[in-house]
Amino acid sequence: MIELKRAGFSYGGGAILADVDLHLTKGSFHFLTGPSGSGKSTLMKLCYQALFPSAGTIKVFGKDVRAMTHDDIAIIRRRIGVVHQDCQFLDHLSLAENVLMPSQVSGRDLNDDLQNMNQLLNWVGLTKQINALPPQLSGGERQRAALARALILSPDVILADEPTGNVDWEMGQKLLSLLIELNKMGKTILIATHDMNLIRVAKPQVAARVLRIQDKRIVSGGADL
Ligand SMILES: Nc1ncnc2c1ncn2[C@@H]1O[C@H](COP(=O)(O)OP(=O)(O)OP(=O)(O)O)[C@@H](O)[C@H]1O
Repeated sequence: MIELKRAGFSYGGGAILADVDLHLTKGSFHFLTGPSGSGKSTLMKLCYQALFPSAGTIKVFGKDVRAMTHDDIAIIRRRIGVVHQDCQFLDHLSLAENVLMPSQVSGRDLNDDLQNMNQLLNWVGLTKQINALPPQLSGGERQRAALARALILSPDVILADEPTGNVDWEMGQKLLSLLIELNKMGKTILIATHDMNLIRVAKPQVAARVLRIQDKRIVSGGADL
């Protein structure tokens, strides 16, 4: 689904990532770890074309990102659901409107996605908060809402950047269960996290590979993981 070969990236100064090889095959489940500032979010952004590689190649659904037109990128973004580290809601819009935003941006008929939105909010346990504004939601509710929004277009791949970063252990477990359930439905999942306990809990439940960014490159997780 997403393949990086010897990919490198720099924001203009020194390299943040170099010679990164990563292959997210269909239905796979990966955790991405590494110290703060090691480049996890940057790597995620390369996977959904918010950034483009400075070196090497990245193919998404078989197409080289450098050969993509704006239309190609728009189509690809519909197939990749992103749970951003800071959720990125529009605070003046209701939860329902925020969850429907990807649908609106991609020019779909909102009526087609209303039922989907209701089902997703039910699935993440936020039906009662449907008319709430994002600042009225708790940290855990916001993270679950961000997951619902990432799923509104029924993507094939879900990229979640610290999806349990601002929630307590119990809510982290709930979010993890939702992501495992999605993987069992065939979705390809990549989760960036600092939380080694989350990975330890996930490992018996799902065939997850643990990757770590170290010295700008991807290496496999530690032997204890
Ligand atoms: N827009 C930007 N412009 C310049 N440098 C940036 C930009 N975004 C990130 N960086 C730098 O790139 C490096 C990697 O950042 P990134 O956010 O990818 O790390 P991370 O592993 O996700 O960190 P964290 O775990 O703290 O979220 C950091 O040194 C950061 O300061």
